[in-house]
Amino acid sequence: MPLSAKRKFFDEEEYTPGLSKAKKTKKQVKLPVTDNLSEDESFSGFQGLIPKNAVLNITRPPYKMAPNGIVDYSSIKLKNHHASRPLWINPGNGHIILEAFSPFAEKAQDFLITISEPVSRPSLIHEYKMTPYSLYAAVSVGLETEAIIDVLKMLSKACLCGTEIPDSVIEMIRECTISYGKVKLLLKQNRYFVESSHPEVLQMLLQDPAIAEARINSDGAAQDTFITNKAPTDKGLVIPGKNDATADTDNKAKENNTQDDELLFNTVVAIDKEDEEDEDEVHSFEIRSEKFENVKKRCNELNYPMLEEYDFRNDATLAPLEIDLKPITVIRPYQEKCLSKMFGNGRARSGIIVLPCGAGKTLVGITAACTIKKSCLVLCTSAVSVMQWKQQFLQWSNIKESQISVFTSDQKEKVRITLRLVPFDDYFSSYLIYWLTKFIGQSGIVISTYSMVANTRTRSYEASKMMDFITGREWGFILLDEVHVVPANMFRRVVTTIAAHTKLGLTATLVREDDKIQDLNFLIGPKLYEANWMDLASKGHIANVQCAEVWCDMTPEFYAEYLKASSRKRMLLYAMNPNKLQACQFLIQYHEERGDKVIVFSDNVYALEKYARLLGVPFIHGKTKPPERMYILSKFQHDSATNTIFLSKVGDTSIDLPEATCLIQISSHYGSRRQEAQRLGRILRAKRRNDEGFNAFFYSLVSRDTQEMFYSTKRQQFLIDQGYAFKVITKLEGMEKAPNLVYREHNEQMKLLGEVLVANDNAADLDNDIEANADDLPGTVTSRNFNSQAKGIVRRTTNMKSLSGADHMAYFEGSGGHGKPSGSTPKKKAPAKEHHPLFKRQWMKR
Ligand SMILES: Nc1ncnc2c1ncn2[C@@H]1O[C@H](COP(=O)(O)OP(=O)(O)OP(=O)(O)O)[C@@H](O)[C@H]1O
Repeated sequence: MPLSAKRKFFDEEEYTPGLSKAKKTKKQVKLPVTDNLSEDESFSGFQGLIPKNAVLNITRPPYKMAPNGIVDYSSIKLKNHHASRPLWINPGNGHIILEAFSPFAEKAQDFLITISEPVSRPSLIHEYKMTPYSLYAAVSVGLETEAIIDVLKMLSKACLCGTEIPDSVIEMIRECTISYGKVKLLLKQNRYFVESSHPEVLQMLLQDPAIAEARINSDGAAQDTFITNKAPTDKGLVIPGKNDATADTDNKAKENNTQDDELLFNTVVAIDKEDEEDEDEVHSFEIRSEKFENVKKRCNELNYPMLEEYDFRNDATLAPLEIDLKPITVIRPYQEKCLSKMFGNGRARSGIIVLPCGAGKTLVGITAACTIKKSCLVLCTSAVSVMQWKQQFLQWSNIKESQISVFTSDQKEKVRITLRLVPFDDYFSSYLIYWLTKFIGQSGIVISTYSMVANTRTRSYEASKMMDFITGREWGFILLDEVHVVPANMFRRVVTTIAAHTKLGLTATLVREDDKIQDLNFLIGPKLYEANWMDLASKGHIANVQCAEVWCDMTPEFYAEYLKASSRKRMLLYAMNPNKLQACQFLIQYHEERGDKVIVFSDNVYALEKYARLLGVPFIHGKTKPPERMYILSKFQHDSATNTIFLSKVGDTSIDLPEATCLIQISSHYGSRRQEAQRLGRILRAKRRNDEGFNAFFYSLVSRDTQEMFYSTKRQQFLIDQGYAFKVITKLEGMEKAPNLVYREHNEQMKLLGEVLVANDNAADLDNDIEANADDLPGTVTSRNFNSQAKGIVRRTTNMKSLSGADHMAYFEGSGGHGKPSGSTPKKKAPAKEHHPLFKRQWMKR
């Protein structure tokens, strides 16, 4: 096939009108109904859809509404220099719309990501929304209420009702920031202090008997006398791995900004610097260390949640850890940005960092450990990740292997086998295993899994000794990998049983199909930084990806059986659709010819084995033994004859294959947005990403007119919100003429259908033989709750309640009836018990 012809199908795919996903990439902006507007008023200019029953909170809206719900914003007055001001705030739902093409967009984005959650970030227009959580995060990194309002005012292009931002938005900012971030729990030289730059807040807190009782007042000072110190700064703090040259490269994108532009922008957001200089004193009082949990709880109840900071530079009580980045290790500008948010005032803040898959979260964690230089505990979701973390610590830092201890069941077994120790236990061998697994010396690193640490069921002798070792000491730093997947109760156990001075959560997708994501804010800390996927792709840190959904018609016989089958059998029928098999084979051939390395993902093991054997390609699933896995992965990496492998969900995370440039998904785990993003992550790290014009390819093959299409749409939502556009391909150019495609003949298809129909119902099972199966959390869309989900999904109308953050986090898709059996009536959720009082209040407003 000539190259030009090969390219064709990607550029000239057929679209089915009204169904194309590509058209859905841009979210519709919904606005509230206005008062006093006649149905026939004309409209023009910027238009949005208005839900008819929405509530209006703005008294004199400057816009008109047409009967079809379209709004005319042409009467909004614009400010001077409005072209240079990149924001507009939707008065209806408080969402912030950013012109991503503005010369100041990058700076504005930095600010917006600090105060709000990204809702959708396609290439030209971004949408953000403020929530109590995002504002909590903003205050925690030092932004003050008035600074937030002032910067928004300055960046906003509109004069709305005489003000730049709607009153209701200002009110929400004030309400959510009035008490947040005002109080810190500071750990300094192993002593706990309650610290604030507002002495009146400390006085108010001391009115509470529990807090007053916890205070250490050794010199008998009056209750309103506090220890006053200079506000902390990052002076003298060195974050290793920084390289000015890389910062310069990153700044190339900004070279287009003329000096005039910069000047103008600085007059717009000059507030940043002034603010830093303002805060020069902090006040504190000491509390008894045994009472700090109590004080934290009381402050939470009083609506003054405490931010946790660790003054590691002045901590002489924890033994130092000799660790530094190797001189050749250079961190990237966005990695540096994450770390500067964490160490912004010279102390270590607890919180969460969100970076795309393959963007190097591991190195961010390692650099943080090298900055704090105290004992560190790393928790991961699987034993494979544990080994990768160890390998990465050794690769990037100068830590000695003897100072890293790996605590997994596999590891215990390895030691046992290496030393030829008898299984089931004699005391001596267990003790030996324990000694060999723990690190040597006063300080070190332990890497383990959440389940090893949080598991309270009976432990083996060496495991309980190891747990005593972990819980019996203080850790300077705890690193929580893939924070979003771990159930809140498991976290709570980890956080309450392990004494860690700083907690850092790492994730690519702060998204879950249930509503537990908010709990992380209080269990770990606020979100410190979230990178923009498209931005990193445009700078070559992750690959550019072309995403496509390929619609494969079901053959008439498969479809007839599909309509009659049980829901489990249906899954097998749409996975084994012969047309899908052919499309998969065709795409593999096409991409192998181009020189790509292809990963085919299938969660369904029956389909995985069948496809792979048919095409003569190696495969890995949960039951594949580690040596065989390693052999297959290594062949894929180094052997030019092995250009395709099939993986089940074991390959979703923790597999670092920079050779892979094309991904084909033939069967997936229902509607999991997280899984889709993590799979995409396998090709984002493509080695060839910096080759000119290079694109990686991500295909999702779906059987047309089946449930799979619903799941597929839901799965893509997170990536669409990150700016990825899924093209819909209904016909693969050249496929009819491609030679050697399987199941061309009708009798072959019928034979396959027979096999599928007689297959055991368990053949529809997904690969569950792995440690972390996070998507089986309540709320995930599965075949079990598909019907209730489908019914429960509503086009959400937005009203002023969402301003108060009564909505879920930015990525949450509201739908009733999560996890309810099919046909049940979706009920409104009760607030989770663990919510902070203010959040609970906001929640109740829904
Ligand atoms: N500063 C850097 N310099 C060079 N290579 C880097 C840097 N940061 C990360 N990498 C490389 O990028 C790749 C991806 O890193 P890593 O596995 O940490 O990503 P991740 O964000 O944890 O991805 P995932 O969420 O998919 O696990 C690795 O091969 C890593 O070595």
